[in-house]
Amino acid sequence: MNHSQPPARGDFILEAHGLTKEFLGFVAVTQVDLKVRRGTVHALIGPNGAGKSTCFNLLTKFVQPTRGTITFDGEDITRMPPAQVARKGLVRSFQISAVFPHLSVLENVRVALQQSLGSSFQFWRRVSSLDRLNDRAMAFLDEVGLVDFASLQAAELPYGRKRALEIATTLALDPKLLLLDEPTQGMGHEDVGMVTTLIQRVARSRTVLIVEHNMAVVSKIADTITVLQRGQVIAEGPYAEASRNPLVVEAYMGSETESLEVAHV
Ligand SMILES: Nc1ncnc2c1ncn2[C@@H]1O[C@H](COP(=O)(O)OP(=O)(O)OP(=O)(O)O)[C@@H](O)[C@H]1O
Repeated sequence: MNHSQPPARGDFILEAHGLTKEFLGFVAVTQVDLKVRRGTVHALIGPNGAGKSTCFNLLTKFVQPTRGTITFDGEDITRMPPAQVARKGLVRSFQISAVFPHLSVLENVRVALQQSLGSSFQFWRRVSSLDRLNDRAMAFLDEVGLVDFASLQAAELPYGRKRALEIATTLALDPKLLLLDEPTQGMGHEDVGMVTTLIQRVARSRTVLIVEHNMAVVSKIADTITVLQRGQVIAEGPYAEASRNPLVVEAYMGSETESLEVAHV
C-alpha cells in the first residue's frame, strides 16, 4: 500500500449518513451521522450499551448496516468487505496486524511492512533492501517508544508495551485512517499514561477514530467527540463543549459521572 500522495477529496475522510443497525428487531444504532475530519482525533464515547462497538464495527465493515451509507476518502464503502476497506487505508488496530508472540518486536513490524508492500516485496529481497526494511521497522518502533525492546520476543513485552507494538504494526500498514478500539482497556494508571502519550504522538501526522471509555484519556487526545446514547448521537463537538451538554451529563449520571467531572479539571 502506498498512501503517500492521497488525492485531496474534501475535509472529511470518513462520513456516515443515517447509519442504522437492527439485530433481530432490536435497534442497536439509529440514524447515526458522523464525519471524521482529516488530521484530527475523533472519539466515539457513550455509556455502556450506547452502541459504540456496533458503530465501530459498522464503520470498519465488520458488521453490515441495516440502513445508511458510509463513504471513505470519497468512495462509497457501504457494501465493501472489511479486508478491501483495510487495503484502502481504513485500518483498525488488531484487524490485520496480529502480533506474533514468538517473533521479536522488530520482526513483528517487519512482517506488517512486508504485508503492506505485498507483491512489491520481491524487490526488497536483496540484503541492502532488507536493511532498509529493518530501518523502516525501527522508525515505527521509535515512534511508539519500543526501540529498546526491538530484539525482545513479543510475548515477553509488558501489557502496555504489547499495545504499543500492536499500534506500530498497524502504522506499518500505512493507514489513512487509524481506528482504535478501547486502546487503554484493562490497563493500570502508568500504562494508560504511556499509551495516551503514544496516541498523541502518532496522531500528529495521522487521522484517528477512537472508541474509549476513559474520559481523562478522551479529554487529552480528542479534537472532536461524538456522544452516543441508546444508539443515537446526543451530542457532537469539541470535548470541553460536548461533555458539558446537559444531555451528555444526564447520560453519564451514575457510575461514570465522576470520571466525566475528573476529565473537566
Ligand atoms: N450481535 C448482537 N445481537 C444483538 N444485540 C446486540 C448485538 N451487538 C450489540 N447488541 C446490543 O446493542 C446495544 C449496543 O451495544 P454495543 O456493544 O454497541 O454498545 P457499547 O456502547 O459498545 O457498549 P459497551 O460500552 O458496554 O461496550 C446493546 O444493547 C447490545 O446488547
